[in-house]
Amino acid sequence: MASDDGARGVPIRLTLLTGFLGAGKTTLLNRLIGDPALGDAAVVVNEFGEAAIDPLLIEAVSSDGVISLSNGCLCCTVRGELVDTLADLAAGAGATEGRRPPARVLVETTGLADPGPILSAIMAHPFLSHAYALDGVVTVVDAAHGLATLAAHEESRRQIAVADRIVLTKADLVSADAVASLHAAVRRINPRAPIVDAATVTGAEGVLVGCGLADSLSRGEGLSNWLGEPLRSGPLPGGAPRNAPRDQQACPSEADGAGDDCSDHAGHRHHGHDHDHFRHDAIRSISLETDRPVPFDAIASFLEILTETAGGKILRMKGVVLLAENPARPLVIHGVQGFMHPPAQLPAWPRGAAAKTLIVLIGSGLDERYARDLFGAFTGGIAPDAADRAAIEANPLAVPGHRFEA
Ligand SMILES: Nc1nc2c(ncn2[C@@H]2O[C@H](COP(=O)(O)OP(=O)(O)OP(=O)(O)O)[C@@H](O)[C@H]2O)c(=O)[nH]1
Repeated sequence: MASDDGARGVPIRLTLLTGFLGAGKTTLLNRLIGDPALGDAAVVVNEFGEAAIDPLLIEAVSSDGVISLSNGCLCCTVRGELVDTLADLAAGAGATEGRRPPARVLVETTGLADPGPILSAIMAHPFLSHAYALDGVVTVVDAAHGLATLAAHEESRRQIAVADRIVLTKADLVSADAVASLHAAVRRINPRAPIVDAATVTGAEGVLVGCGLADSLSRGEGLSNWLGEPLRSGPLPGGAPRNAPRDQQACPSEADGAGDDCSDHAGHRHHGHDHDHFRHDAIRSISLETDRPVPFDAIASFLEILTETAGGKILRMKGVVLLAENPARPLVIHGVQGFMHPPAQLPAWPRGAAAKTLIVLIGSGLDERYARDLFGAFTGGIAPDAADRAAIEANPLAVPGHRFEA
């Protein structure tokens, strides 16, 4: 069964299913793929090894089958293949010639994938950014190995940081205390995403589908479920608690360079606790808010300068803006790394939502003071010792931490 939506120009919903090696991604997908909510979904599975095993394990096959991208990782070596595959699916061409586009595409990443470059490749693409709407990033976390994995692997922390939903697997294998410790560690990295116990999952809705803003609104959840609660700021240590056993603690900091794109996993010795290209800058969540209406060009300039100067450190950005020109209709912004999804306006403020600008940044090595000063400069909430908008536009050096490249 193919979708009429694609033919009508409705964006295809995209779910990115991620989680560390062996966390239980394929098991979850297999359990849920027969759900009617995934009835018109194409599944793209990426495996690192040459022999693609996972597609063989996914039993129920959708109308487009299970498309396998193997021999590389989506966030680096086979990113182009993913882009081509998504473009083919949206055009009803290529491997799926003659079909209409599916209503939904589910992409299962490798366990080592950094979701950021995958999402930004889609958002930066002139066709895909319109053809697809991100429903959500679903991150599977293994309760049996989660703490140790979090402590040792930056990929795992990034997968959790950008998640819209976290599904905890293998809780049946460990004590309730161990599950609670993992829960707390996950919360420190991502204070917003709902955490679902895989054992309680009975359907795809709210787990693999329905994580996006439109679904949140249609369920009457307002903005808070999409933006996430609690909306607090602060450093979110990327590893296990400080009093965790030594083998569960984060490594000492390495050289700065957060936001580096991943180029190839082959040179990384993940199992040797030596992961050269992922840095250990703390992942933190920063909430920027103001109830002053903000002119569109001010928010556009803020986002432009922020992404130009710190885009590589921003893993994810979501927000709503109280526009000076049209305060009754919130502007929704949504970005990954340096790329912003085309902004959209809601017809009205959802019931129960305060009419105010609220932007959540999730960053790795992101300077909170810099982000706040820049936001204040463009939205009128200027700190006494900070530059205002005119000063920054005249001279970006006026923003603390902003440096022009020679
Ligand atoms: N006990 C238990 N085992 C689970 C659970 N979820 C997954 N597993 C097992 O964990 C193993 C790995 O599961 P997969 O679904 O293949 O994990 P994956 O994340 O797809 O693995 P990769 O694709 O290799 O990264 C399998 O043996 C599963 O049966 C769970 O909730 N409880």
